[in-house]
Amino acid sequence: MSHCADAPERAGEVTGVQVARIALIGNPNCGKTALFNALTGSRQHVANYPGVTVERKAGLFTTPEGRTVRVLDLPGTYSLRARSPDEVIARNVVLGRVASEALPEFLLCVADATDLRLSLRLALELRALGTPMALVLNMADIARHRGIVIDEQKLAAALGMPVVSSVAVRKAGMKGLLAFLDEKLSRPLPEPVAAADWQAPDRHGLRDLQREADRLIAVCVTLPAQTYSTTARIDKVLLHPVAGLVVLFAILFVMFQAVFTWAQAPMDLITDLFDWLGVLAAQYLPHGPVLSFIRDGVLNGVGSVVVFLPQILILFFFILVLEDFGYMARAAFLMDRIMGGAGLHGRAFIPLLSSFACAIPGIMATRVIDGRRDRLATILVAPLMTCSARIPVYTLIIGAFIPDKDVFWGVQLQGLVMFGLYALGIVAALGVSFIMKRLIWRKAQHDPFLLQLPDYKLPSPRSVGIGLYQRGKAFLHRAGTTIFSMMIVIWALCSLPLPPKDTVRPAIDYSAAAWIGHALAPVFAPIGFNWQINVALIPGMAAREVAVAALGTVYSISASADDPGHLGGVLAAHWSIATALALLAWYVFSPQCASTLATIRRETGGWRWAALVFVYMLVLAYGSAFITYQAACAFGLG
Ligand SMILES: Nc1nc2c(ncn2[C@@H]2O[C@H](COP(=O)(O)OP(=O)(O)OP(=O)(O)O)[C@@H](O)[C@H]2O)c(=O)[nH]1
Ligand SMILES: [Mg+2]
Repeated sequence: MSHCADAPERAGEVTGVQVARIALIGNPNCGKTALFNALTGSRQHVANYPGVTVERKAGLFTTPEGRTVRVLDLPGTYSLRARSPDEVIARNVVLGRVASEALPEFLLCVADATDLRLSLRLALELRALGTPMALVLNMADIARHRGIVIDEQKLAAALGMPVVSSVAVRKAGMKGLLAFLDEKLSRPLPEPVAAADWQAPDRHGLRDLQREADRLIAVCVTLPAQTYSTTARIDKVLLHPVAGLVVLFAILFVMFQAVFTWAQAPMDLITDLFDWLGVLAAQYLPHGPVLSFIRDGVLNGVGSVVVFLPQILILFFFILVLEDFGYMARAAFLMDRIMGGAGLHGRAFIPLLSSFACAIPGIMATRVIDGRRDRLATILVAPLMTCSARIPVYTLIIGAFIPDKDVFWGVQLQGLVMFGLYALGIVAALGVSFIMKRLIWRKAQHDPFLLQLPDYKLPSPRSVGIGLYQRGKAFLHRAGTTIFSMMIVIWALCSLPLPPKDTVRPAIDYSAAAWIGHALAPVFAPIGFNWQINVALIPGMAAREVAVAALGTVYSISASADDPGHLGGVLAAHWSIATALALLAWYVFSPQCASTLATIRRETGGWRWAALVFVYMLVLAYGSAFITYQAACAFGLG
């Protein structure tokens, strides 16, 4: 089987080859994306909780017998009676209601073999559409392990469609499915006809379908005598109202300690690498603007961001393992009461959790929330979650200003401060949503929070590996594109116009950057920012971590002979603690990410909510930096 990820969006673009169009549809968390990845070789995000995929993804693959297939991965849904925006996407695709997407010729209805009730009901709903389809019993490995026996032939006869089993997370588990597809595609599929008069089943219709599904299960499935209870045993502890919360906070705490302690050695290695490249550049390039551009602009700017790669990978290692284990849905359950008190829906937890990576996937993940108000409330606070772009800013300042010492029992102060900054973001999100709810949606009612808790699974090293690879790639990609191009601008602003020949002052004092930084001084002086920080804030609008790169370049160009070599050391020598703390407070809240605002605009259908987010975050950022700076000065830290 050969494959191709990120395939062209439309089948017609594969010229001269007959392409079959199939779609994967099924309940949330049954392994559709894992199957999609196995077929196409893509690396889409897979995790053990419902609602991971919220948009359709297309991929191409070639079957063992050489047929080209275009496959769609769809968001999970329990029924075609779609409620939330992600379910609407899945429904519209199979009904042929998406303008840019041809109707699939064949549907693979993916089911979790360990829990067929709702899957079979969906299969019965889909069958009524008339599109040729098959039922895939995925997670066959777990079903076998638990002693669940499904009579596939009987089920196929009763359903009137082929039934195949698969283990999507193992290549070998895909053989049967691929052979089936080859056999199916050996004859041309009839051109599908959209069910124009399709009507969503009402509650009674669904109940009848459920009754039929339950009947099929009674006839075709043999369940083991005693129920499998590892999940229940673990949940006794992890879902306990007190013990569960203690475990949750302990996990988060260990995570942030690890971010600092484990990352040190690889970070030193990356710093050494960039230093070495700088020395190399100085050896081979003549002194002048080219060397300054390479060393001060590119190596110092980009290098000061790339060095945070190990910390980002460590943080996501924890998150990905917990996700794949099945813990995150439990965390959502534990947090539901706290979040409900603040006016957030329980379903907001996973989108907010995704926002720790980046607010953009987080905001997109709110598509799993069906009420528009609940969804908007989550979108409004998602940018307050500490995204990975803040990590470079936080760790740079913490590393430079917070002493590296143990507070008690091996708990390290720097990790504690980092934990505090994350907690501050969360508390702020709860507070903002609490206030918004009082101001904007006074009468809003919550639907009850229903989330199917998945069974625990051993995390798959492949899924975790894919997740880490994607995160690392995205981070380095930004360093190589956004940050790199911003660095060219910053370097030019810091180097031009050229200083007069006989000056004794640093060249940067004559530059456009200094002029801009000084012009902004009246605005930012009350919060303790110097002109160098003011300069860094502007390109930081593109992406937060650019600010770190910009500081790297500004201070590298203005470096005097007695400055310590690394950015952290330079900052410690030039800033007061009050300034450093104010900048941390600023970054917890600042709306400095143009792409997040653009995503909010897209997902809410207008600039209104994006503007609200920008304004409230700016007010919070300025206000908290002001209070922090003034308070720190009052304590003599200015
Ligand atoms: N043991 C086992 N685990 C599987 C199998 N298929 C998927 N998984 C795991 O099941 C979980 C859910 O997989 P996903 O592919 O994200 O499920 P999905 O159907 O795309 O979920 P949504 O996008 O939320 O609808 C992940 O933890 C996978 O690693 C399988 O055949 N066997
Ligand atoms: Mg998925």
